[in-house]
Amino acid sequence: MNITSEQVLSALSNVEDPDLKKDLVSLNMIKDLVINGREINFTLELTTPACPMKDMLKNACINAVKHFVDADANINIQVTAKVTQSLNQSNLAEIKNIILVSSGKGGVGKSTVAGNLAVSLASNGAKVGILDADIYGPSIPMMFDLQDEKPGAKELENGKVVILPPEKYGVKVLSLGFFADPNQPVPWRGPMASSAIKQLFNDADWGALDYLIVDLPPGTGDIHITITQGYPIAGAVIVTTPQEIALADTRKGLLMFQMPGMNVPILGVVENMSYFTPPELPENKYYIFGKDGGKKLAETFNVPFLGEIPLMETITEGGDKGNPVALMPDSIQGKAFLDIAGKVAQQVAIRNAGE
Ligand SMILES: Nc1ncnc2c1ncn2[C@@H]1O[C@H](COP(=O)(O)OP(=O)(O)OP(=O)(O)O)[C@@H](O)[C@H]1O
Repeated sequence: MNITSEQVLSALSNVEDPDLKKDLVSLNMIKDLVINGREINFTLELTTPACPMKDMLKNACINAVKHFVDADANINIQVTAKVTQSLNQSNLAEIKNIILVSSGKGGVGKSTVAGNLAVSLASNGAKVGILDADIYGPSIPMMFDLQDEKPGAKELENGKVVILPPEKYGVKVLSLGFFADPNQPVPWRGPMASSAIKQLFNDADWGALDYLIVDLPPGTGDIHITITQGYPIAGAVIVTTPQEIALADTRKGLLMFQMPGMNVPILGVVENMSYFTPPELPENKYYIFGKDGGKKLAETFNVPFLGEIPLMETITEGGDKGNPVALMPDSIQGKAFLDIAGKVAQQVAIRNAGE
């Protein structure tokens, strides 16, 4: 008996995406179904290339077809992704999702998380940009080994001149740091900083991006207002360290995003420097700053906890030398960032499906 498309699709309609709470057929994730005798080929189109459930969903499809259609079928599934889009406005129509990385306090590792998040998403195949909006200490150029970079510009056919973001590790990078002398402090006044940031958003040739990661300055200030009120934000990732003093400021940051005028969805909390782990004894974890502070905070605010990042010398070195640890996916530290990137992409997809 010939296997039909209807049979295969009916079998696959038993597989549910646990995040989106609908079956893969209704979600239109099954594409290009071709059947040759007992060979079944199709594409599974996910909502993000960083989907942490990629393998689980692929296996569930195979099991469903074998169970409901033919136990001996030869099933080939190609997994691709089409990143879904949060609400958008026309001048940034090519940017699907703007993700803010924020912290209540300085020095907790916000830029480290932003940079590694960008690299992790890009290494999964997503189109990614990073905009360093930290007026107090733009550290993204150093993290990407682009300190000496001076972005070029080009004139479009309509006469508009656009900034060309340099690309490194698959990520398009722009920073206020590119436009200031690194040896001179820049006393940005509120309006000046806001207009500089708007230029980096509006007058840059970002091209088509799945995710634009924005590294915000610490705290709550003008830049936060400029960005959250001027652009459609998919959500914010909140970075904290486990100490009570950092958590107290993180609470304020969270509350700011939840204020009615802002109303930025919280994608979740990342706890950085959660524990010290010596590279030679990676199974030993020393919770020197206290344990589970970030997790408890996420519970209190009823937002996702996205994961812990250990305190490791290699992370400091990676930042200083322009070699983000996310480039080493098999290391403990690289894996920590890749897992978090998967969870962030997952939260964005869930929110986009709910809009
Ligand atoms: N998990 C970690 N392990 C070791 N070092 C880390 C870790 N996270 C961050 N660092 C280091 O701590 C320093 C501060 O990190 P980072 O610049 O990311 O913080 P920040 O919150 O963005 O700071 P700022 O408020 O100045 O923008 C950097 O030298 C960075 O390499």
